[in-house]
Amino acid sequence: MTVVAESTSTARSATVELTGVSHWYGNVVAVNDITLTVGSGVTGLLGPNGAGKTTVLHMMAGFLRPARGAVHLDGKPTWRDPEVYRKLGLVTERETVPGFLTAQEFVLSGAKLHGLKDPLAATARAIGIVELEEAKDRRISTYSKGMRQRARVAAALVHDPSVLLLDEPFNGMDPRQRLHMMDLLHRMAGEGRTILFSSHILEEVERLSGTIQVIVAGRLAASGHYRHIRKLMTNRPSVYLVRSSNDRRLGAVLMGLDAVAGVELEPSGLQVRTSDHGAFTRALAKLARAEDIRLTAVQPRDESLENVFSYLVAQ
Ligand SMILES: Nc1ncnc2c1ncn2[C@@H]1O[C@H](COP(=O)(O)OP(=O)(O)OP(=O)(O)O)[C@@H](O)[C@H]1O
Repeated sequence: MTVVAESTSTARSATVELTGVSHWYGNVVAVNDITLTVGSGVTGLLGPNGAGKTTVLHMMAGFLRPARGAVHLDGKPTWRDPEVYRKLGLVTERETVPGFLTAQEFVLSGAKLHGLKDPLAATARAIGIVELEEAKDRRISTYSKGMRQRARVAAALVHDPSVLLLDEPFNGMDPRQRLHMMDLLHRMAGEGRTILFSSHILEEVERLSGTIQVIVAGRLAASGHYRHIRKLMTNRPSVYLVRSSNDRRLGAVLMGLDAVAGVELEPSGLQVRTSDHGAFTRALAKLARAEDIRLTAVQPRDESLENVFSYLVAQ
């Protein structure tokens, strides 16, 4: 079946473009003046909960009209354009799969809704891509989380779209299911499709995509290759709690390091502020050895994702 899938695929690369896009719900500004372009390959849309990722994806899919600005797919506005719907598939965040249907029935109903010429062949192709052939005649209620998610991807792919948008596709998956889904997204990108998926977990995005768009509080906070984003995040000022066999002595020598912006001696240990976390952690171990001080704990104090993201926004 996979062979059929490959030979009949007509997907080509497509570009989705947001220009000065804003959206609000009542008084809540969900998306604030975002301009970005997503092309073929896998792109990660990264941001903490409530950042506006879902709103962006829904505007891209043409389900939501931007209050300001414009969303274009290959130069055409996406809002309420059936032509656009034919080129684009969306896998929503909420799992709305009817458990009483089989994957075959579920995907076939999508093929019929799209008015495809040969819905059965399109269904076989989509089920082949997500590798659900063996389970396709079983009710979806008997599937694992990962299988249900793949059935949803198959339904979003049934019309062979050039663009696939996925909202938090890895949520609730175990590591094996994640790997399977990552492999699937890579394969689809390899066919030239434009794949955009949202996530609030940096590692997820890092493993899957070269390009990352970071959204924080409705704004585009950073954009580019994941190495660039990672560097921005790791080079940010951060605070560590350090415990050792001689905190007072260690504090005094740490003050002499260029990478250290401040040291405070607290009952729980040393609180060290650093402007370069890589240089600091490397120097710390060396210094402790040289001074014959035993390190018992080195803990980042501000590693929450929200802190990392807020730092990016302030840049
Ligand atoms: N229908 C709605 N009515 C009112 N406010 C909304 C609505 N949908 C989203 N919001 C608000 O808009 C902001 C952005 O929400 P959105 O769902 O786009 O973010 P998100 O990054 O996808 O977050 P999550 O991962 O938690 O879904 C949030 O503050 C959210 O509370």
